[in-house]
Amino acid sequence: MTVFRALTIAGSDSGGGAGIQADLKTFQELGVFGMSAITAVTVQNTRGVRGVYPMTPSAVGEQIDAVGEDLGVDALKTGMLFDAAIIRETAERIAAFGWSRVVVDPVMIAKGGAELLRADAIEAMKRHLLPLAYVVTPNIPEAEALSGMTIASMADRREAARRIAAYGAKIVVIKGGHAGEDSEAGLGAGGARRGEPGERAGAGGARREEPEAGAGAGRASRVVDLLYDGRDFEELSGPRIATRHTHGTGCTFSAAITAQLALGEDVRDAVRTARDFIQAAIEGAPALNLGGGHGPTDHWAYARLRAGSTR
Ligand SMILES: Nc1ncnc2c1ncn2[C@@H]1O[C@H](COP(=O)(O)OP(=O)(O)O)[C@@H](O)[C@H]1O
Ligand SMILES: Cc1ncc(COP(=O)(O)O)c(N)n1
Repeated sequence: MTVFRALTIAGSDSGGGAGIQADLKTFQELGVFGMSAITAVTVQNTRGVRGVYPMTPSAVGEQIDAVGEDLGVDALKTGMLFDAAIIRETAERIAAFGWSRVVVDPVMIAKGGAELLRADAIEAMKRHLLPLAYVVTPNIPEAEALSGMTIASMADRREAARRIAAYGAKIVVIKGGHAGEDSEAGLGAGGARRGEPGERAGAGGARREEPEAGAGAGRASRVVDLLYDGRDFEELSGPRIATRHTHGTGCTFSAAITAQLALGEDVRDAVRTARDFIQAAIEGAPALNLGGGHGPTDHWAYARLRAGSTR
């Protein structure tokens, strides 16, 4: 039996919806053996982050070594790295092991506003980590920070993707969860649209936003992730789910890409599968309804959908 192995280098979320916990759940659901190097312990629930206890850089490096020297790594992702020293340590290890299926989720600010990456560490991320990234998956605020520009349209997003690719990341995916309905004016202007698994995933009964009336109709109801491979752009979209339960969506999405890369899937297919996975997980989130704040997504939903079962 061949077992494919994925490593996450990220922070712990005691609430279980984001960070290491979301990553390991996603790896497990996609049939990959999950391993972790913890960069920080956060005291966190659906209401927010109450505390951050970073590990020392060498403790992070030693965890990576322990896994790499013994179990082996088919693909890895990074999440919350907290500071420049942890970024440098992580980048050194990735380079030393020669790992190439590397997904960088440049986690910066939690949805509740807590700082998960020190502002002065962004330069280190650009300099040390992005050159090692096969895939980098910023949300719009993270893409703005990495590219040094404001993103108000899909044309801006394409320019930001070009700038981020210039740091050495091979595939840039700028996620659209944060895209304002009035911004992103050029949305839909470029790239092919792909399959819409969310339509199939709709059985879970999550309410979707109604499209705005008029010329913008349809835009407000969709979420679009933009993929750039250094040459071409591709838009991957699905129905935008109207729910506040989106805690850990970025972690889950990048973990799903990592799992698929560990399984040997082509990178574009890996990103498409990850969109299917996160779409199902968000559609299932309202029914989970955990906690009093921004609840976690449903990591079981994708497998349930594939098995053809409702809850
Ligand atoms: N309301 C939503 N409905 C459907 N998909 C969403 C929604 N919000 C986010 N997503 C998807 O979840 C993933 C994470 O997106 P985003 O929220 O932008 O990142 P982050 O969690 O890092 O802030 C992307 O694939 C995005 O398309
Ligand atoms: C430990 C940890 N890592 C990452 C996130 C970001 O979560 P999201 O995916 O919702 O942006 C988080 N809230 N906590």
